[in-house]
Amino acid sequence: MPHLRPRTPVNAVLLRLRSEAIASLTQFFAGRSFTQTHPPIITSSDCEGAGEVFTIMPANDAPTPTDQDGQDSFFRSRKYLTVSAQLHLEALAQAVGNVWALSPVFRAEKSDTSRHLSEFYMLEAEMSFVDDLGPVMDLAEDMLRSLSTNLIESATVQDLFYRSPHSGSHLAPADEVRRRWEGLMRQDWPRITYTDAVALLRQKADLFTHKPTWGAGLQSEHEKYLAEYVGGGEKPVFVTHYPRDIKAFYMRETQTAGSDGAGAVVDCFDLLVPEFCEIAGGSMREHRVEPLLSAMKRQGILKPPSEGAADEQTGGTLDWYVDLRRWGCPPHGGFGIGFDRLLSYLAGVQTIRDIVSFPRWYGRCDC
Ligand SMILES: NC(=O)C[C@H](N)C(=O)O
Repeated sequence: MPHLRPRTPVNAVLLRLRSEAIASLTQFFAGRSFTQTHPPIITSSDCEGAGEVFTIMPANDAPTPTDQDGQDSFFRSRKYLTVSAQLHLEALAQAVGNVWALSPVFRAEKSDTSRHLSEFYMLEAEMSFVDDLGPVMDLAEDMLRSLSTNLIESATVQDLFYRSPHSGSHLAPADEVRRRWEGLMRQDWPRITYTDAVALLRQKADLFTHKPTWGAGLQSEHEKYLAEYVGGGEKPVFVTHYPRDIKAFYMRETQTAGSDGAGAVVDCFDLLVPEFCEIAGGSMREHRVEPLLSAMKRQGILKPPSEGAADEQTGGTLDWYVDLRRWGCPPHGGFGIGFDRLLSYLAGVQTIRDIVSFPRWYGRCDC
């Protein structure tokens, strides 16, 4: 009964937590002169690579069998609900410098888990004129430290700690929730490369159902171990420089000798928190035209130019994104953090559906 659920005391606390977190984050970014922006919800590309997309169309526009590309439709080609504001934030960062946004994103993943929603809020920041990943990770770390430090003594968070042991509220125990807040307040979060992480995991291969293998994504059992071992179960851990071939096309390839082959990695990070695993991800973005087009071709986002076509390769539906690089584009990078996932972690709710007033997930969109 999502329409009545907000009236229960625990849900009222969760609504206040959300509101205070937004106020604190707004203050944080304003203090660093980041411009808050409103990226679009309707997008022209499904190529971000972050998950499955929803297509949109007017209710009385039934698709016709002949209109494969949606050319007869409202926007004259197929359009989608955004899966991430990143690409548009990059465009804005090239206009006004550092930017951020807290906006809804939509993913049509058919997962019925405690961690997935079809509609959620994502907080994304993009920094202009940064050459490497360090400052981007520093920003994510400072932001979360500032949020937890600002709010921990607030009446709302104290209320949350007070309610945790009085179960029936389905919250994690208060000392566990308090540990999470204090973990984010700690200084100097460890940073480990993916390659070193896999080497570490391989030494403990017996502990895992999935064998840790270089070139494959980290399973949640691996991430849990890293948060526990590298972060001491308290501090969040940055895992950096994942293999190029399992990451999105826009990530900049790391400049290391011989990085053009199978061992290539990209300048990216995932942020893992104890128990919960991945909570944020970010990267340096490829800011040069040719390497970007090569990555898009490699990942099958661009088809090779057809015979007789003009020589110059364009970026297809993402040509506008490639074009940003043609008109002057400084090195830049940024990150995204699932805002509802972050609040779930800080509130100690059992499932992400409990942190959202009107949750939508595969098979459910009640009111
Ligand atoms: N802004 C970001 O870096 C987030 C990234 N685009 C994602 O969807 O995970």
